Order: sequence, then C-alpha cells, then structure tokens
Amino acid sequence: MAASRSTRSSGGSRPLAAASSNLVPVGESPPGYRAGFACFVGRPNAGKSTLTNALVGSKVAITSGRPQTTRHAIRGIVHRDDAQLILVDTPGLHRPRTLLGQRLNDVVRATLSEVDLVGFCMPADEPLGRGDRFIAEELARLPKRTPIIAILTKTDKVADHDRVGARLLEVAKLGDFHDIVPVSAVRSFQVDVLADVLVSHLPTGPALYPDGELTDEPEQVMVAELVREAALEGVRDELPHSLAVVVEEMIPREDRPADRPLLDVRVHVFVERPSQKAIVIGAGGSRLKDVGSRARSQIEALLGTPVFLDLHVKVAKDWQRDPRQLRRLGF
Ligand SMILES: Nc1nc2c(ncn2[C@@H]2O[C@H](COP(=O)(O)OP(=O)(O)OP(=O)(O)O)[C@@H](O)[C@H]2O)c(=O)[nH]1
Repeated sequence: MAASRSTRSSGGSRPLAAASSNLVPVGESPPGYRAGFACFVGRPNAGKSTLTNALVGSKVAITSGRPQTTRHAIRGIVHRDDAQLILVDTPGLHRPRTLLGQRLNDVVRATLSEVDLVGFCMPADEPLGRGDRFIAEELARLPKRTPIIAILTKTDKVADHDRVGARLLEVAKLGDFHDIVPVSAVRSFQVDVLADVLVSHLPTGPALYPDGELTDEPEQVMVAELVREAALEGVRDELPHSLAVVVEEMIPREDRPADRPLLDVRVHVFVERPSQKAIVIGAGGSRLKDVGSRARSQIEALLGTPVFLDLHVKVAKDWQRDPRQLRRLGF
C-alpha cells in the first residue's frame, strides 16, 4: 500500500494532469495482475469515505459526522503487488427531493455503469431502512456482469456478535450479492479481507496509474472539499445541504523569494440565505477565521506549500433548486 502522496506542483490554477496522461505503459505488470475501478454506494453516513481512506491508507476523501458531504467522485488508489484497485467515492444515492438531489443521483448512476464492481455499504449499527432498499433496487437494474459486494460497515459499534450475524442475514436477503463482508474502517477490522475480495473481482490487466499515485482528483476540487469540511464543523443541521464551495483561483504570489513561496487561494463559500451567511461568518467574523485557519493548514499539508487563503461567503439564493446556479457551482 502506498504510504505517501506523489509530489505535485502547486503552482497556477491548473488542475492535476488528467489520469489518462499518467497511464503506465501496457505490459509492465506481472502476469495475473488485476486492475480496475470500484465504487462504494450507500445511504448518507454509511461510512464510504472512511472506508476509502482506510483502504488507500491516506486521507483522500473528506469524512464528516453529517450526512451528504461527499459531492465529488474522488478516487483513491490502492496499490498492491498483485493489483491496483481504483476507488471512486460518490455522493449517497437516495430518493431525490430537490434538483440537486436528482443531479447527484445521476452522477452516481453514471459512475455505477462504468465501474468493474460495486461495494454496497450498510452500517452494522443501524437497521436496514427504506434508503437501503431504494439503493438495492437501483443496483438490481445494473448490467448483470457488474459484481456487487455487500459491505457491513462500522462493526465496532455493535458489541454483540449475534447482532452482527443477524444483520448479515438481513443483508443477504436484500439482493443478489457476490460476497458479504463485515468491516470496521476505524478499527482496521477486515479491511485487508475486503481489499482481497474487491481485488478478486477486478479484471486482469496492467496497472492503470503510476505507483504511489493516490488520487487523480484535481487539486482545486480537493481544496474546495477541505474548505467545505472545515466550514461544516459544528454547524446547525440544515447548513450541510446549503453549502457549496468553489475555488476561484490558485496563483503563486509574485515577487516571492524562491525559498519562500506563497500560494494565493481564493475561495467562495456559497450559502442559500443571508441567515446562513451569518452562521458561517460568526460573531465579528470569529467563526470564519477559525474555518479559514483550519482549512489553510489542511490545504498546506495537501499541497506542500505555504498558502494565503482568502475566503468569501456569498448568498446564492436557493441554489439547490435553480438549474443556472447549479451549473455555475459545478453540479
Ligand atoms: N465507529 C465507527 N465509525 C465510523 C466507521 N466508519 C465511519 N464511521 C463514522 O461514520 C460517520 C460517517 O462516515 P463517512 O465515511 O463520512 O460516511 P459516508 O458514507 O462517506 O457519508 P456521506 O459523505 O454522507 O455519503 C463519520 O463520523 C465516521 O467517523 C467505523 O468503521 N466505525
């Protein structure tokens, strides 16, 4: 498993090179090598991002105690001697209530139709519900050749083994799964077993990414996600759905000595109502300052360069229901 992020230039507003330009020449991998794409689905908060991070061994997808925080298909790549497993993290698939909800579901369906296998995550500590059945119905419509692995997440939250067993039986009845694997990403319980199972369903073929590459997500998207994660910490329940973050530009500051570079990162945080703007900014700007400093240290860690983070909070009225605004915000 790769331990460190590959070195990247952080200059300019250019996103990372597209994955296809990094492809390893065909034929360099050992015989029997497997490589392919897997996608985790599951209702909000099922533990998909945490599991992605546990498998990849580095923080590539944001995680949050609040549902519906993963808006982009973030890839984490598991490098093994025998395989390369490329994980695509998606938003939660759920019954849509807004235009944004419909768009997010479309993103998930498009992803599902392209991957080599699907991992269906269900938390062990919560009963199966309508959300899970909705997803199971969606998965049943996939082409038959796409293997579906049921993953019972967060087993550490259930002390009683019999309850885990009962939940596994319930899961088995929910669909036609190739395997069912209980895991705890937090305790690293069975994460390797799950990796083996997922890899066993990948097609044989050469590596698709260079060794050490952990994600091909454009830097700007990851920066936006880090700001979003910081802005969501400790806020009221309705805010997560109303927050969108857009990185306007990332430009190296001119006239800096070579040994003291500074990257100017300009970010817009969009909310739906003036009252939400007040929440994000906080009394006298105190909250926004906190959000900025937390996000900045994460961004500096990600990019490996000092950053000046310029955060602006803007109201985009009812953006979740407005097709024009949705397009502008990248949905
Ligand atoms: N105890 C325990 N908590 C977990 C585990 N996996 C995830 N969690 C917690 O569950 C919450 C949700 O986890 P995420 O990984 O963000 O869930 P998600 O499915 O990606 O969520 P969305 O982005 O809303 O779709 C977070 O508070 C995690 O810390 C686990 O194995 N054990």
